[in-house]
Amino acid sequence: MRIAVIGTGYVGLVAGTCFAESGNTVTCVDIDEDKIRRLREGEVPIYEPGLEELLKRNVADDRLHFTTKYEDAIPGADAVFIAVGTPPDEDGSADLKYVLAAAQSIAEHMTGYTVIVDKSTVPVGTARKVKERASQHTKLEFDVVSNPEFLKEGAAIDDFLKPDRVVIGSESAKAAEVMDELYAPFVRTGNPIIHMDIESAELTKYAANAMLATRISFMNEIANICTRVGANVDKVRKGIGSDARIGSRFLFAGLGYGGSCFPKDVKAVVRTAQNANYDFKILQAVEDVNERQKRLLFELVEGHFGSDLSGKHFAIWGLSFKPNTDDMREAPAVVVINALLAAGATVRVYDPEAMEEAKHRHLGETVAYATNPMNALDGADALILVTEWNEFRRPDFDAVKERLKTPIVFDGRNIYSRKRLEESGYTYFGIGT
Ligand SMILES: NC(=O)c1ccc[n+]([C@@H]2O[C@H](COP(=O)([O-])OP(=O)(O)OC[C@H]3O[C@@H](n4cnc5c(N)ncnc54)[C@H](O)[C@@H]3O)[C@@H](O)[C@H]2O)c1
Ligand SMILES: O=c1ccn([C@@H]2O[C@H](COP(=O)(O)OP(=O)(O)O[C@H]3O[C@H](CO)[C@@H](O)[C@H](O)[C@H]3O)[C@@H](O)[C@H]2O)c(=O)[nH]1
Repeated sequence: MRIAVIGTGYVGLVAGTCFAESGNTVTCVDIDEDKIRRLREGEVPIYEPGLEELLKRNVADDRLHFTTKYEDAIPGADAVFIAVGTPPDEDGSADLKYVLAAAQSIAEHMTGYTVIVDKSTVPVGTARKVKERASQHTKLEFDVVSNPEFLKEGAAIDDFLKPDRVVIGSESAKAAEVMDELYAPFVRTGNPIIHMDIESAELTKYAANAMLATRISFMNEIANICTRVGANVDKVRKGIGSDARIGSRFLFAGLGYGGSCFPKDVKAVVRTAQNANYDFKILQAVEDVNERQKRLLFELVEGHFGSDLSGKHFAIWGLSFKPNTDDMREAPAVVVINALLAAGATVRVYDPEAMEEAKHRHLGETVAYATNPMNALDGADALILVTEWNEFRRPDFDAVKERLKTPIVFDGRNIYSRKRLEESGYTYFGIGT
C-alpha cells in the first residue's frame, strides 16, 4: 500500500519506518525543514534503540521517503496517518491545532478515496472535527479512523512491530479493511486487532495512560507510607505484583512519572471530565501526587544538608525522563536540578543520550556537563541517581567513594541496595526502601 505519515516525531517516525519495513511505500511529511533535511541526509533526529538501522534499510530499499511538501506524499496514498503533537493548552485540554491543520492539508492534496487515520492522542470527538475540517477542503470520498498508538519510548520499535493489541475505531467497513490489511503483519503472533466505535477508541488511549499513571502514583504513595512505618516498598511491590490480578509491571516507585504522555494525558482526561460536568477525583489526585513526588528527592537532600545549599555540589546521574531515550519532556531531573540550583547548590550532570537535549532545550549553561559517569562525581557532596540507565546500575562503589567528597547516595529509582551501600560506609536514601 501507499502510506503517508504526517509528523516525524517519536510516533510518526517509528510508525512510518515500521510500515515501510512491512513492505509498504511510505512518505513522511513534517513542517520542520531542519528535521526533514537531517532525515534526508540519513541522520535520525531522535535516539530510539533500533530505529536508525531499520530506517536506513528502508530508505536504501526506496520504501521510505521524507518531505516537507504534502503534494509529494498525499496524492495516491491509501491511508494517511496524522501523528503530530497534541500538547496541552493553558487549561490542560489537548491543543488540536496541529491535528486540524494536518487534516486540512491532507484534504487539499487528496486525489481519491483516502483513509485519514488519527494516530495522535486526541480527546473524544476529534475524529468528528477532523472529518468536518477535511470536508471543508475536498469533495472526494474519505473516512476518518481512530488508531491510537501505545508504543513506549525506548522500546518503540518492538512495541510497534509486536503490539499487545491494535485498537481501531471506525464507522466504515471499507476503512476497517484497509487498516486490517496494514496491521496484519504485526499481529501474526495472535495479538488482537480490536475494532470498536470511534469514541471508544479515542477514550481507550487516555484510559490506558490514566490507568498506568494511577498505578505509579499509587505505588509512590505506598512508598511514602513505607518510609513512615518502616516497611520496604520493593518488598511490598513483589508481594502484590505476584497476584495475577495486579501483575508485576509498572509498579516501581520513584521520582514520579514524566515524559510527553502521562503528564499531559492525565491533565487532558481531567479536563475532558470537567467539560462533561464530571469531577474525576482519582485522576486529579494522581496528578497531585506526581507533582509532590517529583520534589521528593530534593526534599531528602534538604532534609540532610539543610535548606541553604550554597557551597554544596551534587553529581546527577540521568537526565532523560526514563532510560533508553534522549527525551527530556517533563523529566523529573529538571525539577530536581532546578530546586538544587535555587537553593544555591552547583550541579554536574551525566546522561548517556540526553546531554545535547539538556544543553539546548532544558538546562543550558546552568549546570556543568561531565564526559562520563565517574567524572560527574569529582568533589560532589553526594550522588543523586535520577534515571535508571543500565550503565548506572552496577558502578564500582569503591571508586565512586574515592571521587565523592562525602559518601552519600540519593537513589531516586531504588536501584541500589541500602544494605550493601551502608556496609561500604555510605549514607543511603531511597524512595520508600
Ligand atoms: N512519544 C510517545 O511515546 C507517544 C506514544 C503514543 C502516542 N503519542 C502521541 O502521538 C502524538 C505525537 O507524539 P510525538 O511524541 O511523536 O510528537 P513530537 O513532538 O515528537 O513530533 C510531532 C511532529 O509533528 C510535526 N508537525 C506539527 N504540525 C505539523 C503539520 N501540520 N504537518 C506536518 N508535521 C507537523 C512537528 O514538527 C513534529 O516533528 C501526540 O499526540 C502524542 O501524545 C506519543
Ligand atoms: O513502574 C513504573 C513505570 C514507569 N514509571 C515512569 O513513568 C513514566 C512513563 O514511562 P513509560 O510509560 O515507560 O514511557 P512512555 O514512553 O511515556 O510511554 C507511555 O506513554 C505513551 C504515550 O502515550 C504510551 O503510548 C505508552 O503506552 C505509555 O507507557 C517514566 O517517567 C517512568 O520513569 C515509573 O515511575 N514507574
